[in-house]
Amino acid sequence: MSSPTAAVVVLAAGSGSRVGAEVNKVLLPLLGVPLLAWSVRTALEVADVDPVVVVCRPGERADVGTALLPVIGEREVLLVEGGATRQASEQAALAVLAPRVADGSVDVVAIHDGARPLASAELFAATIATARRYGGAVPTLDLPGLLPRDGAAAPAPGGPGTRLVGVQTPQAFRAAPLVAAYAAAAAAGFEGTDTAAAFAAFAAVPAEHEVRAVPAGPANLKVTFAEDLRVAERLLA
Ligand SMILES: Nc1ccn([C@@H]2O[C@H](COP(=O)(O)OP(=O)(O)OP(=O)(O)O)[C@@H](O)[C@H]2O)c(=O)n1
Ligand SMILES: C[C@](O)(CO)[C@H](O)COP(=O)(O)O
Repeated sequence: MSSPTAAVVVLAAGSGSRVGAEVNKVLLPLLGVPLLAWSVRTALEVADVDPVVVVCRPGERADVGTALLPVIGEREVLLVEGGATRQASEQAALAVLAPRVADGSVDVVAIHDGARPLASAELFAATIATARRYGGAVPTLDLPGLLPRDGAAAPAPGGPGTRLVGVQTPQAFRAAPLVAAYAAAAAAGFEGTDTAAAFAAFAAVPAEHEVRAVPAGPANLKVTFAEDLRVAERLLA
């Protein structure tokens, strides 16, 4: 039997409302290439990634398929319809991957925001390798300075000197415990902020899976507001 591969899930079934465009932000052009296509193309460059699962809104299947045409090559890219929440969209992708996880052909799953076009191939590879070795991997970015909550005078909990990090994607985990954790999370009606939150809350034997931070940079931004599109274009240029 050939070595197991890593599956990458790229989430694109959100609405992108904060960007304020007429269409889902993942379909907007970045230097002439649809935003979503940048990270799908990068994931397809990573050595043992197969397949890539792109999660789209039910009404956008055709548009997403068209957006991805220029980057699709020999490796398998599956289109899956997502749900009303990020958690539900992740669940839909994991349900499609479950048979390959059960038969051992996929051993790691990395879940990425399609709204992060600048994630590098090195970051995908590092999170996948870390998950395979330790159990899980989350890209983090050091946030220097004091970060008071909106409108508050006092600094963040922990006070001066506390090391705060921002959490990014791709977040990668061993596939079997991830699939099991998401089934348990769905049964409990859990809605998490990110994959690591669901894994931490629902992994059957958390002590067997160490989730490690992988240092990442500010370039791996998430396009959330309209200004982020211009920043991403400057970085890509
Ligand atoms: N039901 C959902 C919600 C979000 N996402 C994806 O999760 C990522 C992060 O979501 P975010 O950008 O925070 O949410 P959006 O719904 O896309 O944007 P907004 O909150 O501004 O409406 C995005 O790539 C988005 O497409 C998804 O696949 N399914
Ligand atoms: C997982 C995540 O990328 C963490 O940064 C998440 O999608 C963040 O979304 P937010 O709700 O816009 O903070």
